[in-house]
Amino acid sequence: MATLQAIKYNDGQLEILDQLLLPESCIFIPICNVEDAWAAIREMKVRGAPAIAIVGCLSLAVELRKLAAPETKEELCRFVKEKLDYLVTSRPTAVNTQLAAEACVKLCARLTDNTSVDTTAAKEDIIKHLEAMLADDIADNLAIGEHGARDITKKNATKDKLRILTHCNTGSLATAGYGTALGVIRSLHKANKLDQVYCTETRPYNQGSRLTAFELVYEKIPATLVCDSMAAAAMKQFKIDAVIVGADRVAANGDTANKIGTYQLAVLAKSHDVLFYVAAPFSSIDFQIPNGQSIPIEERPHSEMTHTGSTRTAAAGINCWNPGFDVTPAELITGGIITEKGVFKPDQLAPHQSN
Ligand SMILES: CSC[C@H]1O[C@H](OP(=O)(O)O)[C@H](O)[C@@H]1O
Repeated sequence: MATLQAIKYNDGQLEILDQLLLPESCIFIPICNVEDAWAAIREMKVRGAPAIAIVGCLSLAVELRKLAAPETKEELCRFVKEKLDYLVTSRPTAVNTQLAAEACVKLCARLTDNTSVDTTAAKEDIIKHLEAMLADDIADNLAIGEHGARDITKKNATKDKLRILTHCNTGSLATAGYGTALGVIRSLHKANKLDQVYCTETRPYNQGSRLTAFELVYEKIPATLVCDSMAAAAMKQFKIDAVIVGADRVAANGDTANKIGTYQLAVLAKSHDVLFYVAAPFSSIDFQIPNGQSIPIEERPHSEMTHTGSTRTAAAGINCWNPGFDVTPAELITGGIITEKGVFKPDQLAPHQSN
């Protein structure tokens, strides 16, 4: 069965599935430029670290396709860098957009230095580079799924089928297709090694109840929705074999920023002797920061906590704290960090980074 598609890109036309309307309505909206992308990402019409980077880069490709080639490559590269710097501000915790922007700026520098490439050819090369994000993510996700399923199966060799708990949404609605943590779950299901997925609601945006549950029901993967507050009881009651979550930014030492509530799941997993995995493309690892203390944590609007849609559900006037993410220390990531390059201990990432 085909997985759901959050991003549609055909010949310079970009559309995204408006995730604020799920699960009731499946409505695609056009993204015509970088400003549209910034707003859609900020409002979380599209979310998920890889999907954010892909939509941001594709929105720039859409603009460049319509842009008359500037007089010089310097002007072109200034335009590209300004747009990428703006995109990075839409959601500061996820590193994928920042790293994609840095790679594109490096390409611009190479093209500028290459005297045999004129401005028009340089613009075409940059568009191709930005559009490649989609295919790269799809390939990475499939490898993450396979590596993760193999490792979890090996570490639970006595079990016929496995019970997995996951948090937030890390599937087709957070990536270009197969998913990261949910991709591992898809691979376990395909290998007939999955007994049940327990997905947490993931307050306050409810990525779990609105998005992950939607994907799992759509693909008929056996799943049970639990409230965030039920996680400890679920680990005890259902004898969960592993917790698998995604990542928005992994620091060089393996500390991982992910959706708020991840840290407490890692603490609970430790106390219940349950393996805890992070699944993410290697591009989510930020070797420029030494540990999790340096990861910027995005604060989200209080209305996401006090309202459900337009209906107020919390007392007017109450103060709120609404961090979008928390940081799980590397020592609690006991299963390992699952990437397209393999599964690594959190403190074993550096030797595998690309040159
Ligand atoms: C495929 S990783 C997705 C990652 O992004 C989510 O955050 P948000 O829904 O706010 O974009 C969550 O942290 C997931 O693990």
